[in-house]
Amino acid sequence: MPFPALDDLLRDAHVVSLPLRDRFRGVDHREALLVEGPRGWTEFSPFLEYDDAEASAWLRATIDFGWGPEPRALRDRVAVNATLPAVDAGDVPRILRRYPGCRTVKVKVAERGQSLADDVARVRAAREFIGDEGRVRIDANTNWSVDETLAALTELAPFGLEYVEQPVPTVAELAEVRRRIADTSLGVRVAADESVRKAADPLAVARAGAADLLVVKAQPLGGVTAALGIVAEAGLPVVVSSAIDTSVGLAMGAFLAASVPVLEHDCGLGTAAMLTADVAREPLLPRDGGVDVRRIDVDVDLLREHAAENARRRWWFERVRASYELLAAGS
Ligand SMILES: O=C(O)CCC(=O)C1=CC=C[C@@H](O)[C@@H]1C(=O)O
Ligand SMILES: [Mg+2]
Repeated sequence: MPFPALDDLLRDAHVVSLPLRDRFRGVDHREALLVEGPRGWTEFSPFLEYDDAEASAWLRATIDFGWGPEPRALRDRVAVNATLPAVDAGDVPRILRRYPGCRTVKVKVAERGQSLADDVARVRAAREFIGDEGRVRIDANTNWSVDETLAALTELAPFGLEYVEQPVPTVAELAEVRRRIADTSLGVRVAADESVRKAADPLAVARAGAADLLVVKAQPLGGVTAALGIVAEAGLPVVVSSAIDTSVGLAMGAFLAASVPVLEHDCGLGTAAMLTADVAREPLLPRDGGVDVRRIDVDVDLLREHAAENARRRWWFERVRASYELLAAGS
């Protein structure tokens, strides 16, 4: 992959701060650095709390999408799921109406400070909205123990779950959850997310037989090319998702979804609907249940309108330098 000079990355880079419509994963706005490479606009937006080593994988993705080879797309449109934050059940229809035509809903559960009753009410409201033919998946973001997972699934499985995403923190606990589910009639599959994207070895969870599916995300896994390598080696069904990116990062995810040989699960690429603003006059919003596979025509006026404060711009530039040095050192 061509490796641009650091100056090429930073010379015309923009940093934006985009408010979210509803608080999600503990944040109410999303910062991202955007830069135009020879292949088009690309994004660098590791979550703020990630260290430089983790962020360097995201920078590899940034460079791959802006400077690297165009992956061979097998499809020009991909189906996406609706993404439901940990909101009150009464708010569910308002939020799901932002995802016209989507037949799958991913429901955030196990939010700190909430109860299983809150999750049951939210999943019930999602199922009522999406209908019996729809698919409902839940994501606990590692917040349950093995016992809490089995207790929660006992209450939630009757609504019909496509899978439970990362209920517990470790690979060993995921394997134990799968074993315990197999001893019951719950019939819920287990998807690994954090055990893939935050692991030193993204394939360890697959090798351990600790998941039925893998969630793969372009930026955290080092880009489309690297993620396709993980998909090829995993030997498991995959779900392509994202990281609350701007439309540019979502487009990176759409190119990944377009290149995955077998795509049987709707993609977590509809989250432009969670943003109150974006960086393109034609953002990658979900329409008719999906998004197009296309490069994003970034509008420089929008970049200026939503520019982050100078102190934040400096913080992101420093983060790029630190991540770049780790990549250049071959780490
Ligand atoms: O998969 C989706 O529906 C959208 C992306 C999404 O849910 C997430 C993005 C980034 C971090 C988390 O908050 C969450 C996830 O864990 O999958
Ligand atoms: Mg997840």
